[in-house]
Amino acid sequence: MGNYAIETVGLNFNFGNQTIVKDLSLQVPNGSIYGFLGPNGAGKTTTIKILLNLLKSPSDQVFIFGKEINSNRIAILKRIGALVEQPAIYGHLTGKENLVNRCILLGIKKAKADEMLSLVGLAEAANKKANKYSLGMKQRLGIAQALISDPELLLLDEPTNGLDPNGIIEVRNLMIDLATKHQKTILVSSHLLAEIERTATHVGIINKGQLLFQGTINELHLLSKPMLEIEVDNIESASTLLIKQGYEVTTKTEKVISVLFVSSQKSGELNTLLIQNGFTVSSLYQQRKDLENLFLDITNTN
Ligand SMILES: Nc1ncnc2c1ncn2[C@@H]1O[C@H](COP(=O)(O)OP(=O)(O)OP(=O)(O)O)[C@@H](O)[C@H]1O
Repeated sequence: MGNYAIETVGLNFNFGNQTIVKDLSLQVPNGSIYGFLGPNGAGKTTTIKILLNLLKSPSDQVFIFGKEINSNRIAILKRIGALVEQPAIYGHLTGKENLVNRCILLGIKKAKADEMLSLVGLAEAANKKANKYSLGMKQRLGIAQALISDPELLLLDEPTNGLDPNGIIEVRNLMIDLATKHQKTILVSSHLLAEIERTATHVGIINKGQLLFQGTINELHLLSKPMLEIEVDNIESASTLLIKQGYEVTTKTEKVISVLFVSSQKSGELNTLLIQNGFTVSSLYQQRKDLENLFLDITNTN
């Protein structure tokens, strides 16, 4: 378990007689940005609360930093920062005052407040009242609060929810900085694959409390089979010719025929075949199913 900041082993969790998390085995590598993806109601927040021991897991199913959570609660929680739902910010205090309060509460030296404001890019807004902050700034202040005790692991539940495009970019860049320059491990939940795709190194996809995919972003990409898209005149007869020659035509629109991509050489041969038979090929390109569609496939078919 040494390589994982978080490991759950067949985790199960019920609210009453409703199963919310089922046989969930997460493996979050140290130093990764782990995108925890799933549609609304999939069980992401519940899982994050379990990882924070806010909801109690059965023993020997949740390990953080290699240690069982229920029997090492305090020692583990000292090393985790979290932002779950709304950040707890006092609007009538400045950003800096909010952080200084947190320092006093945790017995950390107050200088840490300035350090964290710079880290999340709020140094210039340090003395502005938090209720004058944009949503993105509030979210970054929330992340600064979570970071103040210098945790190794950050759990962020939908941190870009409700943010405008600028706010999303701010939070996204901050996560990348924290992982690459400050060696934090980050688990970030989202229901939007496009959001996760831009930051995460690893992905876990859940639906109805069950893990449907877990791996690196590249492994997720590999799941989507590459296609060869051919723009050609006279689609119907071109398609008939290709099928006759043994090509697997998967879809056909008014302008484009899609066949499974095999190799560059095969694509060249296909091009020659069409041209020799009098067709005009205006374009030939390799395309992967985009991840958004793949995500929908994965979550719909299960
Ligand atoms: N305290 C609770 N008591 C009973 N059921 C709950 C409770 N909290 C959550 N649930 C149920 O657990 C399921 C998973 O909810 P959860 O909030 O973990 O999902 P989520 O993936 O975070 O979704 P969202 O993005 O909508 O927050 C939902 O069906 C929800 O209604």
